[in-house]
Amino acid sequence: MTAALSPIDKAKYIAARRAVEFVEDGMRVGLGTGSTAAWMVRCLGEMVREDGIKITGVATSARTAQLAREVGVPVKTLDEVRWLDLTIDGADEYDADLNLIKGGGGALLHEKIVATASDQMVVIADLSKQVDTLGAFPLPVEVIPFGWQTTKALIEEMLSNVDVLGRSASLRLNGADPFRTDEGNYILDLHLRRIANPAQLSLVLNQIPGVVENGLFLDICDVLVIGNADGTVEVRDINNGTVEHERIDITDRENLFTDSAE
Ligand SMILES: O=C(CO)[C@H](O)[C@H](O)COP(=O)(O)O
Repeated sequence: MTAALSPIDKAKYIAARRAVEFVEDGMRVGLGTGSTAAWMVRCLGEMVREDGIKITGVATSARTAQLAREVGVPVKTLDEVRWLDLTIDGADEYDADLNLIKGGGGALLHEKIVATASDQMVVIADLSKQVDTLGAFPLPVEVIPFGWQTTKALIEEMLSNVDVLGRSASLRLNGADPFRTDEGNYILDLHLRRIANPAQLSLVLNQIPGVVENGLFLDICDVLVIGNADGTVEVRDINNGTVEHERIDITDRENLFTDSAE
């Protein structure tokens, strides 16, 4: 018996299936990190293997690079490619202006560098990530290990001067040890609950010595693709101001959507 995908995984798959329609032959594509982005990488792998399209992927994490190679998507470094046509990535939160919180998977630094080096950023998500005001999801901040407790104290002190509801920071752990990013850095998760002025917060965070980057992605996302478990999808384009509703044909992937006897 092969179990069908959970509703949330179906929604992620639907968003990924729609987002890869933005990819054209010959493109250089930034490959995001996370469970939604993993579906996108698998879909791209099918396009390479079955449709013969030629693309170059630039991965935002070691685990995405490994998956891309496994499914047949050629991977190069950003330094080899320099600039990208498109990046497709997931998000932890998005608001009505398509501003984001990212970094739940710990890849925010490479994700922000890659997205910024792209003509277009397409974000894939489901409705559970939609918020009126950013901040319910703890804001990840990448810091260097040296003096991280001093950096944490400086961040918490700074938070008393900005308009947020919560003011604590916690070191992200991997078991009993600090979680390490692909750059060997630590992540502090800021429990803010509500960020009234994300642009101001992003600026002041990045001025604190020891902070490498924060997970606020502001004015970077161009298109948001929201997948739903019933196969429908919403495509919001912030530059054109358009919102389109579509249905994805998944008849070729029925096995993902219904239990099947084996
Ligand atoms: O920012 C990220 C990784 O650093 C991810 O895009 C974000 O955490 C969403 O992940 P998922 O698709 O698994 O919900």
